[in-house]
Amino acid sequence: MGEAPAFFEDDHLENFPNGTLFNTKVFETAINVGCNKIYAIGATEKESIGIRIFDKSTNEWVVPTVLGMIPKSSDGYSAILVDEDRILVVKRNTKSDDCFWFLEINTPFVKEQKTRLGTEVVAWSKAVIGEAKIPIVISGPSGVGKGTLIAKLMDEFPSTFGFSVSHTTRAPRINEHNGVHYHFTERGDMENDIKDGKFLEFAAVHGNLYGTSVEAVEVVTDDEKRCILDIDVQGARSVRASSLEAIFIFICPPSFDQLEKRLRARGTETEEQIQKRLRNAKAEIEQGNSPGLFDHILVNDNLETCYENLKELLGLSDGTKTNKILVPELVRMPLEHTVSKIGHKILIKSSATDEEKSDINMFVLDLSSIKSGAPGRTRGLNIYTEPSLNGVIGSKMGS
Ligand SMILES: Nc1ncnc2c1ncn2[C@@H]1O[C@H](COP(=O)(O)OP(=O)(O)OP(=O)(O)O)[C@@H](O)[C@H]1O
Ligand SMILES: Nc1nc2c(ncn2[C@@H]2O[C@H](COP(=O)(O)O)[C@@H](O)[C@H]2O)c(=O)[nH]1
Repeated sequence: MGEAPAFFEDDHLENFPNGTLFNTKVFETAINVGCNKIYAIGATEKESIGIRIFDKSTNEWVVPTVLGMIPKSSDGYSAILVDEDRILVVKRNTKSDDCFWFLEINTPFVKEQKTRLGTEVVAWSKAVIGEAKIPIVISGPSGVGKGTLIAKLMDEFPSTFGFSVSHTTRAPRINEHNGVHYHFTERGDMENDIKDGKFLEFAAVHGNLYGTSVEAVEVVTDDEKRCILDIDVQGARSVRASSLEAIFIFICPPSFDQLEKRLRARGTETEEQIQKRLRNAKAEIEQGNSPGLFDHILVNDNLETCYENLKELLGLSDGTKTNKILVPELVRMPLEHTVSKIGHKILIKSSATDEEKSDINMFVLDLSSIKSGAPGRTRGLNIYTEPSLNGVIGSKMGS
């Protein structure tokens, strides 16, 4: 026998204390997390959704630091605890491209930010319906040919891949354009943005600051493309530790001499800079070959061979040049609904009156293949209707 879903109504808030900040008319839904916390969700603050946390151990309301793009307010919200790390928030009367949001309360990213900021932290992550395209992190010492390989990939598969444009404090080279190769920036500005949590990772590399902003990855994934990050080994390590799921590839030179020749032949650095990059290359090659960090190591000896190997491991060798784009069907979540959870499935059932009912009164969200994108996006959510479940909850399915 399957477990019968217990639909909850938003008026379960009545059980919670009515502090000055807490008002059941303002905060529409609240979720108990563990023994000590209640997350109240739904106050409209500057046209976006507000959050308060009630700490049962101190009997106090806490205003958390809220990271990520905050969802715009809607006609109402319902919410359900998905696991100990996140709450799914459903915006009422909103289309499916904007109505499902995860409030991350205890993900590794949020935990890290709590430690860093010393405050309660939550992070919003928009749930994106459809296939999750896992980003690719490419690392390797300066001059090994990362940029050359990425350029070939982007040339051959322009609709499949998008480049994550990093920020850097180094000066542009001839032929480098702001916003295309890098966002060239002042150190002070970049440091402020890092403090504000705008960067997925950053590192001091060869005497300059480099970093991948959350937005740089979002821009690519929102364009339905697979994101490629060209970052150093320290950056790869940070991404590994972040909530961004990715494939990590290390590009190795055939020899140190070859690496030096390539760097010199490129002619973009001064002798002093070349020496610095070569010194750093030794440590990078060592770390790149150490177990656990990279999923694949490719030696870039002959460029064409290395490129073919790269395509092979990305599953692109069969000659397929088009990228399947899943276009999510836009459906509107009913204004009145209840939410419940069975395993990886979230059931959203319309509780509208007979006259208001549309053709579909039951939606199923399948969370089994969700993948964290950049902080700010959770991909791989599937939505469908499932008539067989109607019997279980005893509702009528529209014809
Ligand atoms: N397999 C190869 N054989 C010979 N030369 C190569 C090969 N791959 C790349 N190169 C050349 O080596 C030089 C460095 O390549 P590239 O700029 O792509 O390196 P990179 O790893 O992106 O460096 P950086 O990290 O400094 O940006 C370029 O002039 C490029 O044309
Ligand atoms: N950690 C990061 N490293 C980055 C980023 N963007 C580039 N890089 C790495 O810096 C070096 C030098 O690059 P160059 O363009 O000055 O030659 C190279 O190893 C890149 O991979 C980033 O956003 N984060």
